[in-house]
Amino acid sequence: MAAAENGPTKVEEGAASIDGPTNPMVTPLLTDLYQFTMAYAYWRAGKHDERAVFDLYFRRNPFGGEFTVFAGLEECIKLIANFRFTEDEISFIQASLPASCEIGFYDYLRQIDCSNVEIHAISEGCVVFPKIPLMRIEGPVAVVQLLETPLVNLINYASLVATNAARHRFVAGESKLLLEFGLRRAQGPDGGISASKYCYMGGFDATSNVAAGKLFGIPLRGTHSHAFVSSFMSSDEITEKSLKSSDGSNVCEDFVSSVQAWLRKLKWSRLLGGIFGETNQSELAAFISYALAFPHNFLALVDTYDVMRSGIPNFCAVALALYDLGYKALGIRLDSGDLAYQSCETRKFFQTIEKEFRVPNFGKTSITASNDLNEETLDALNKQGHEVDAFGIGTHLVTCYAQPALGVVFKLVEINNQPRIKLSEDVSKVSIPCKKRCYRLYGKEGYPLVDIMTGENEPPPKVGERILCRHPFNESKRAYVVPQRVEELLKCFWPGRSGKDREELRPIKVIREWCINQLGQMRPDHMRRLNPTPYKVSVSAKLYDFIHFLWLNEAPVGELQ
Ligand SMILES: Nc1ncnc2c1ncn2[C@@H]1O[C@H](COP(=O)(O)OP(=O)(O)OP(=O)(O)O)[C@@H](O)[C@H]1O
Ligand SMILES: O=P(O)(O)OC[C@H]1O[C@H](OP(=O)(O)OP(=O)(O)O)[C@H](O)[C@@H]1O
Ligand SMILES: O=C(O)c1cccnc1
Ligand SMILES: [Mg+2]
Repeated sequence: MAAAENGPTKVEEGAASIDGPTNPMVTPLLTDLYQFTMAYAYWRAGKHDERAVFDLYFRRNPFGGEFTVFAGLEECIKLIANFRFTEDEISFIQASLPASCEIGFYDYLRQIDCSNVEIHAISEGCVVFPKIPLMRIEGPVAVVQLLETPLVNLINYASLVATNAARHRFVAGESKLLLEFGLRRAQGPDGGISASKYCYMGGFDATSNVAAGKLFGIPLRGTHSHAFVSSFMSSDEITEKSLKSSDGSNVCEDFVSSVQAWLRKLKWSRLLGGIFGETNQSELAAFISYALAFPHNFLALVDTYDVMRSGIPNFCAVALALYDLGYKALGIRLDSGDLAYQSCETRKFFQTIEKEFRVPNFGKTSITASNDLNEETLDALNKQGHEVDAFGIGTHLVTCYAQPALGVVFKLVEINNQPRIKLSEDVSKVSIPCKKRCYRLYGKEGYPLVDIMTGENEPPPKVGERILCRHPFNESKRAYVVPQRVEELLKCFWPGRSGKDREELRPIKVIREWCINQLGQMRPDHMRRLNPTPYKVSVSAKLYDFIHFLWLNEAPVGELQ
């Protein structure tokens, strides 16, 4: 069956009912040319079916932090499950490779799929660390080679932006509502859709992106823009002025007058008198119109003209008129200026109204803030003290302004059961050979202590049994650990022909809850923003010895003359 030519498709065999990737551009052609030239050269050499094992991992946590959220796995499995070339795609590859390439290669491409590929991966939404394979991909070398670029692509941004979201959540605190507002600033439509999906996974509460709401069931939220406010000239524009009470028992025939009456009361009130004089009447008209359209969900963007002298009093007048009819206004949004100061002043204004006019809970009316927010500004607001309940965050969040890529890599670790290593002058770039198993070891206090990689056939670490955990490259760094809990990290998400059970892909809401829960269980010093403690990533003593044996074997001995 053709892969995702017209949006998501289903495979016929092996993976019944796995849809194609969300983005129909994710096809087997979404790869680098060199994957095809290598596939051809493997085929030409008769090597294409040699069994290869690749690890997909990253080398450094992003944003100067010491943790990463793994995301993008479901889209990878959707690609794998539907990985077949169409005739049209094969013709294009044929036209793109040199004419000297033998025709038999295209017959080979015609029949490949991922039924002989096996994928083990860490569960999506897991907190992960450098060097540990996020995915282990095993299969015919030519096929797995073709998968390198799309798999790295699907994991890179997804994990980066999910981590960015988790970091914003960490600074904002659990109690704040976090809204992703980034679609207009995202790197194209796919960037926008992916950002909404993975920011939700990383701990945001909702998105303004309607398509993402439909595709993934993410809660949708939004306010209104300055254009709506400035499009009104005066309340004369409001012709339909009546509003039914919330319980339908009576009708206010002139809601505009009711709002104006409240505005006068506010102006002459003992406690609020002097804060404002004449408010902007076109802004008031906009707020009244919005309230008439959404009496149950009234909120107002209050910074178009002047927050304290116009926006806030106008909002309050409308909210109080709504209150008389049994409605509760949702709140305001601030989108410029000093958000700490303005939110505090606004809160005082709301609380004064609650007291002076005996409106229960008016003091708690929600304050949303937006405008170029990022981790630093959230942190600064916390330090100054603020009264913001919800943050709308766009540009910095979705573009990952602070770090544009995660640096995920895909390295061959074994072929035909022979472990392979990639050496580098830079020790951090030396790959860890062998088909491996990975475990997370938990300590007495319930925190994860260390991740450890072992050879595939080594016995697993056991609860209560001491195990030596070694830094993979630094001889002097090692520690004994007596785990209180052992969790195997790599699970089978695509069994190929192995006959193993396939892990179910979990719904995004479940992944999100699990992710938030795990982030909350990390030892706080790994999570802090300033100088966080690195989480330990280690190898077993046996794997350590083997890495260094292979290293010495492969590295030529220099000769001094
Ligand atoms: N109390 C605060 N402490 C630190 N940073 C803040 C505080 N309040 C707002 N900011 C940030 O300061 C920056 C203000 O940006 P800028 O000067 O461009 O906006 P503005 O002039 O207030 O509004 P605009 O130009 O959009 O009308 C934003 O990034 C905002 O998030
Ligand atoms: O600031 P971000 O984190 O990207 O959040 C989204 C922004 O998008 C909207 O306005 P837009 O930036 O389009 O116009 P404005 O800055 O002139 O209000 C909104 O008012 C936010 O300011
Ligand atoms: O709903 C909002 O307030 C919103 C949506 C997108 C961008 N800025 C604001
Ligand atoms: Mg802006």
